[in-house]
Amino acid sequence: MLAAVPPPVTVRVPSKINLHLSVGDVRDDGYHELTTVFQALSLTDEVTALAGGDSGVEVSGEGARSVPKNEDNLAVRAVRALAEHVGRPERAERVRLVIRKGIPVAGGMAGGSADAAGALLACSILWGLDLHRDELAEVAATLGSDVPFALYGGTALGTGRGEQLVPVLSRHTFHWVLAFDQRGLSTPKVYGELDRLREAGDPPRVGAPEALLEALASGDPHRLAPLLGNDLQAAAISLRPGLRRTLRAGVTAGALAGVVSGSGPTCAFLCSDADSALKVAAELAGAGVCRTVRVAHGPVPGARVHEE
Ligand SMILES: C[C@@](CO)(OP(=O)(O)O)[C@H](O)COP(=O)(O)OP(=O)(O)OC[C@H]1O[C@@H](n2ccc(N)nc2=O)[C@H](O)[C@@H]1O
Ligand SMILES: Nc1ncnc2c1ncn2[C@@H]1O[C@H](COP(=O)(O)OP(=O)(O)O)[C@@H](O)[C@H]1O
Repeated sequence: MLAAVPPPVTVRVPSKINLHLSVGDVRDDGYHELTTVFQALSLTDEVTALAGGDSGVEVSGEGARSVPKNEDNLAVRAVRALAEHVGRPERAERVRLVIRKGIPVAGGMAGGSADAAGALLACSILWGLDLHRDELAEVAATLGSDVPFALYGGTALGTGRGEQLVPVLSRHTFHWVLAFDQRGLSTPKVYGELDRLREAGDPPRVGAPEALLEALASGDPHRLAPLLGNDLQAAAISLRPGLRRTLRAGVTAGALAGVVSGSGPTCAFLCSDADSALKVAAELAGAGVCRTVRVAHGPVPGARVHEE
């Protein structure tokens, strides 16, 4: 008798922004030591895992054309890594992934990492593995520094290369406007540019995150706004000088503050409330400084099953 094919599993996964990103020294393995505060946002991707047919990946939505459709796709690598982790590598050959992207590609919002986290959770359910999230996070960390956070979501302090996470108390919901740029930026290039800037001079550093953590606990966006900071921002601006104008335009439009998200080029603007975010988004969209504008809120949970 043939085994029944399990029904497809769809997982929704959040994007992230870095409210605080302090970049330390380069380690022996080539990664930089980080202290970062991640927040998961309501801008999401969806990953569906289907069994019983041909393997492969289909991608639609935001930036789909520049997402690899082969083994370079981080979600495809995640399927293989999980199959190997449970000692059943052949299982990866019978999974098809369908990815619907809302997160900009190479935008500093960890879209590829989100898809990898989504594929891990979806396959864990599809294969009836019932793995604890912490075990999935171990596999996630082998795929990329930002993948574990996409599994947990919320607000978290990340150390090491960003994969060691501790949840952070964040009261209330914060409202954000996101400005997508015309093209993405390569994460290794942005870290490389920061190394170059630091060799040539002494770009400002954001320091320790304690005050920001207190502001998050207070839930007051006015307290949080002046504390947003990102050591990679100078490097992203050096590679993409137009971001300076985008950051100014968001504040002129009424945002409390703006910051480049991670390695950029997406800029995240903190607003005082949901109405203000809509107004800022409308004005920013008309300012001609970016490709697309979105509103989002956070924190939201990490990867979770999406029932149709
Ligand atoms: C900058 C951040 C901030 O959250 O995210 P993005 O803005 O790209 O989404 C992360 O550090 C990116 O994490 P992720 O995109 O998972 O990076 P990985 O695949 O692990 O590494 C890609 C490359 O980035 C550089 N890298 C990454 C993390 C780190 N702590 N130090 C590094 O130097 C290395 O050159 C590495 O080869
Ligand atoms: N599922 C995926 N979605 C998006 N990009 C992916 C994916 N898999 C691999 N990539 C590659 O990863 C690179 C970084 O993409 P992404 O994770 O969206 O950005 P960032 O690292 O800036 O947050 C892309 O340029 C793309 O080539």
